[in-house]
Amino acid sequence: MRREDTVDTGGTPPEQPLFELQGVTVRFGGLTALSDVSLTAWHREVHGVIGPNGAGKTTLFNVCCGFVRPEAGEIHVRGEPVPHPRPHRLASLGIARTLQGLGLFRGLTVLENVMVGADRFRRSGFVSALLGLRRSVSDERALRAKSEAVLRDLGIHAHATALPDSLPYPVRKRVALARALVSEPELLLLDEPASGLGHDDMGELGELVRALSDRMAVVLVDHHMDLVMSVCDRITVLDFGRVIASGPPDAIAEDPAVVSAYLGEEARA
Ligand SMILES: Nc1ncnc2c1ncn2[C@@H]1O[C@H](COP(=O)(O)OP(=O)(O)OP(=O)(O)O)[C@@H](O)[C@H]1O
Repeated sequence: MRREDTVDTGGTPPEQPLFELQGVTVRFGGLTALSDVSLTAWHREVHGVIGPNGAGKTTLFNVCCGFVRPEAGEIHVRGEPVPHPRPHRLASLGIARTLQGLGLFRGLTVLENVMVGADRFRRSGFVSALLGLRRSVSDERALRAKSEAVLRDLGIHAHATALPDSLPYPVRKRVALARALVSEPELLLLDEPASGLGHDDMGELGELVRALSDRMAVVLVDHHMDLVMSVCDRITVLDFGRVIASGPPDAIAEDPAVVSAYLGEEARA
């Protein structure tokens, strides 16, 4: 949904972005990977981040997830400053992410992998789980039911008892997405969601992301222009660590700085 026709914001006032990076700068030694980069993610919006190789996309994603700590800049979630988001605290901020590497546990079934993502709903502690106390058992049942529902939503419930390595890559990608969605995030961060997918799977992914944006904000970093252009409401374009354009897909496609950055990339290639 585009900003101008936002009506139902699900509780977050429309004046306030769900997630905001302001003036973020990241340096690796002498190399400036991000320079004064800002980005906002609004409820029910798909925001794409694109840019030529080495532009800083992964670094930006890693700042959002708390894997990389910026040297300067601010991060706000629902208007509140979050000076140092930590990867393991994302769920409690209402943020979930999928990574390029998927990060599935090979020794756990699909369902168990997804249940790991639902852990924030667990009310009982480690000791009661160890002793098999009643609260822990009911927690387990609820997490299982929630995880099964997400697998059903994503059309992969038939694989619930399979080990990830036995499944085709596109299904494994869905498992990773299910694990992120089961925490019921308000903001979903997707790193290269289309990588390794064929044309049909990519089309389905696009439809899925659009559908998800009915109930959350999505920030996606991806190389695939077709996907980004067709799915995103707004796009931020990075080049050499700087934002060179930000706006709706139509404007981005015609932006001279963007065209020249990508032409430059072809020339470099
Ligand atoms: N941990 C690191 N240490 C040193 N330099 C790094 C590190 N991570 C990234 N860089 C450098 O920062 C710049 C931005 O890298 P980044 O991976 O964020 O770009 P990208 O847009 O994701 O590139 P690609 O599309 O090729 O994945 C690059 O010059 C890269 O070499």
